[in-house]
Amino acid sequence: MEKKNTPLRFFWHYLRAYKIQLLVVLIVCVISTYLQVKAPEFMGQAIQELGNYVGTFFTTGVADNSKFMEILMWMAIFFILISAGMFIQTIMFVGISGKSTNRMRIGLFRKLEQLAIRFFDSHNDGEILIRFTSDIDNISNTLNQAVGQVIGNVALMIGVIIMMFQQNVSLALVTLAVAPFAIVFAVIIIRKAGKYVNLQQEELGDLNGYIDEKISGQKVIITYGLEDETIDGFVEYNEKVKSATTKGQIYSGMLFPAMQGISLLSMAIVIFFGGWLTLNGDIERTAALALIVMFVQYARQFYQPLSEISSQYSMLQLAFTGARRVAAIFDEKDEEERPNVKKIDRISGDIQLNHVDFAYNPDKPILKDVSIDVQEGHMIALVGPTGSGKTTIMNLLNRFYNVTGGEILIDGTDIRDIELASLRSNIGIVLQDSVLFSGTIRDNIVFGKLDATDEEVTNAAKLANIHDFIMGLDDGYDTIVSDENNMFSVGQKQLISIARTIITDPSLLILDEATSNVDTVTESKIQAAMENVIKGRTSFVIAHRLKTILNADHIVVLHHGEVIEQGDHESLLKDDGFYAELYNNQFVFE
Ligand SMILES: Nc1ncnc2c1ncn2[C@@H]1O[C@H](COP(=O)(O)OP(=O)(O)OP(=O)(O)O)[C@@H](O)[C@H]1O
Repeated sequence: MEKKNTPLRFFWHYLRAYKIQLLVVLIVCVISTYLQVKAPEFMGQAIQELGNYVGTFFTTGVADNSKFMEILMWMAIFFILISAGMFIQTIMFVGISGKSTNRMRIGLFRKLEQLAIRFFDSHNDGEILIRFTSDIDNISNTLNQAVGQVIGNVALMIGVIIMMFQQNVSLALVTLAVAPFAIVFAVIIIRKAGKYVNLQQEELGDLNGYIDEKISGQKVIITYGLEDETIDGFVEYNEKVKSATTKGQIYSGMLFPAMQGISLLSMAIVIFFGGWLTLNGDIERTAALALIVMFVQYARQFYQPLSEISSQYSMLQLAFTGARRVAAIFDEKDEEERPNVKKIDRISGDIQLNHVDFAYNPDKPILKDVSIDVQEGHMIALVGPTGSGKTTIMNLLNRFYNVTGGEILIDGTDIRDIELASLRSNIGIVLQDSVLFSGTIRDNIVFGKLDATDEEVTNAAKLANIHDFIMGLDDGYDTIVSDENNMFSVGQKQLISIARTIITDPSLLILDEATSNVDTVTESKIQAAMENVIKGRTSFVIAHRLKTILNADHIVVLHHGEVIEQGDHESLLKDDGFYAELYNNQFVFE
């Protein structure tokens, strides 16, 4: 994957597709700059011709103003052409910006789909979302407005410098005398502002994360009466955003007035020096006046772009920050594949975990020397207290994470040597919190097998014990599932996701605490659905309620990431160890 870590490389990656349009913009920009820097010369000439005309008229009573009128006409044509050039540049940049930010969004989303689960586990949703919204919006606004103007302004400044030195070297030097101060001042302020713009986007990401977390936990907040505390937390995050934004804006805001002041100062110096030249008789009076008018115009043309660039800088800074943040996601590691991985069609389901070690973070080992031997078609139950590593084993089987020591073999092959897509197509997962996606119920069931027939869909739903419920709905399988239409219970969602798993006909099943959080009727339905889906497949079941796994072929008891006991239910009870204690305690409470 190409590295796009610097904002400039990132921009070029997307803009290089529009080389021709950019070339047109550049040509238009050069022409329009030439016209702009030529205009003051006309103004000088107009003053001179007007002077000649008035002088002749007062001495002879008649004079020819056609030369003056001709210059005015040329000035009008120049101004029309300059406006047309600006219009063309704007239109071109709007097109380039729209297309490139569209590609950025698609690219970013595609990248997200390739990222390892570790990325999602270590970034909150709000932080990721803000890349799609605020960061890309900032890039888009800058491409739309600022880039064209900055290019035009830089070209204008270069053109003005050339023209000034052509016209009069001393006046050119006088006009530029304060430029170094202006530039040093601008650089200092821009650096300060940049620091706060970066901070502002980070704080905004945190704020988004906070809002996202609180919205999804709204029921808990209401239940515990934590509305005021939640608002206080929001105000705190919001305050941080406000503080960074205000500081950034104060620094950015200082630039424009400072540049305007410097521009006016430079004009005053030009007028003073021009006047001095006239008084000292070096230049004829009308010519001197024309020169002063011309250089006042140049001073304006030189310093105004500087203040415009400065005033656009906060926008540019936001875009650079946005580019850096979006590029950082592109630089994240994709899911890793070893070279020469094996594509597998269907696994039989023999699984061995050999001395598996694992740590999410290098300094905190989670699984220690875990060895489990699973025969094809067997049901394995993972039990143990919370945090003992049950879900982690599931994460490793599906290769959401890779083992840090030891190996996991499926049909004798290390799973890191199996192509990820083919490995996962053999694995079905039912999670405790079943996720339904927007679309119809049918869409949700065929999620893992898009070409499934209606018959396959209904068969899967029947095996999952949810067919009758679906048929009882007005729109049956076409019932719309959406965020706004949150009409399904936890159990129903789970049954739909069991149907989704059944339809993919996986060789290996992972069921994570699938029977908690539901009433006893639904639980028995889920239990029956599970038995249907487990039948004939190798399956790992993680359950806190031990009665759901009594007939497991093999029970593995985990404690602090280590296997402390394993065997079937009867033998574990006989051993009278940790499992027996767990089992007896649970039945006291149920
Ligand atoms: N993404 C992660 N990053 C860092 N640590 C993690 C991550 N996921 C889990 N852990 C840690 O790994 C340990 C094992 O967690 P795991 O979820 O596997 O336990 P579990 O037995 O499934 O627990 P539970 O029954 O509560 O679901 C815990 O200490 C947990 O804090």
